[in-house]
Amino acid sequence: MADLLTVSGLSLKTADKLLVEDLSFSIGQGERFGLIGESGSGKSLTSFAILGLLPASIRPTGSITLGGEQIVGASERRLSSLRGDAVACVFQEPLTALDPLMPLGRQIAGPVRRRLKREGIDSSRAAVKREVRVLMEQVRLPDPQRLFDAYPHEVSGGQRQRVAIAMALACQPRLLIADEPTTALDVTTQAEIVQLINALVADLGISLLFISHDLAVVGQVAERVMVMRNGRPVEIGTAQQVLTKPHDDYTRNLVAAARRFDAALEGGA
Ligand SMILES: Nc1ncnc2c1ncn2[C@@H]1O[C@H](COP(=O)(O)OP(=O)(O)OP(=O)(O)O)[C@@H](O)[C@H]1O
Repeated sequence: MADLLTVSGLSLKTADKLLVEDLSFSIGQGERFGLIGESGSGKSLTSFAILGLLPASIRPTGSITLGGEQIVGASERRLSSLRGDAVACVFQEPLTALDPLMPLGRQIAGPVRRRLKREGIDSSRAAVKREVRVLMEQVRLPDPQRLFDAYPHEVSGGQRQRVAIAMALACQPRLLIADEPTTALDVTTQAEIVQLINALVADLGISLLFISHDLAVVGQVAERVMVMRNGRPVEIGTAQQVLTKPHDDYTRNLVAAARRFDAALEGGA
């Protein structure tokens, strides 16, 4: 499997603090990769670095290549273009990605129109609307006719996340980054969104970087995983190996805590 993303010796620093240290991993074409770690371990900063969206106060060193193109040190113009066609992101809280005052269909239409224009394809209103309807069906939004004109507050949290996924897919990215995409959702909706992301990534043949503190969720999605702690890599391997036979003490503790949590839930049910 050829690598789409290669992160090599990545460190992220502020003027006085090392936040992420010497991170290396790669994601193959069509591969689903999981980044696991407790709150504050550096998962989101790593995804911001890949998206070229780090705050100015944080300086990256090392290398991140996406489809062979270097991201560390790239111009804002180039980064913005990569975000338009190579990589897209879905975040924990879909409301942050959505404009509360704009109907959902028009929000998905924005990135669709940009892609059609970029590719020199018919970007008339009718063509854009057709593509939006296809995306709404792809992310299995019910009743697309009604939802096209609905505002974010008029639909459920799961439906909002489906809209955010549709917007991310609208630019036909080669890499989808999903940063805690299910954390704000109830358990049933979580399972539906995980299933949807798995199906879309497989159908479209794109690569996935799935970020979560929830081992059970990562286990349902990722083929390979990396565990982070305090900004450093702890363990990397197949999901099966890391989540069932971890080598590192820290991962072992994480897995044991997740099992105790599951057992407590089952006992309390
Ligand atoms: N703009 C910033 N300036 C300085 N430090 C920051 C900044 N953003 C994040 N940090 C610090 O960097 C570390 C890693 O943060 P990050 O958000 O990547 O963690 P995370 O693993 O994604 O956690 P969570 O799951 O809670 O989002 C934390 O200690 C955080 O306080």
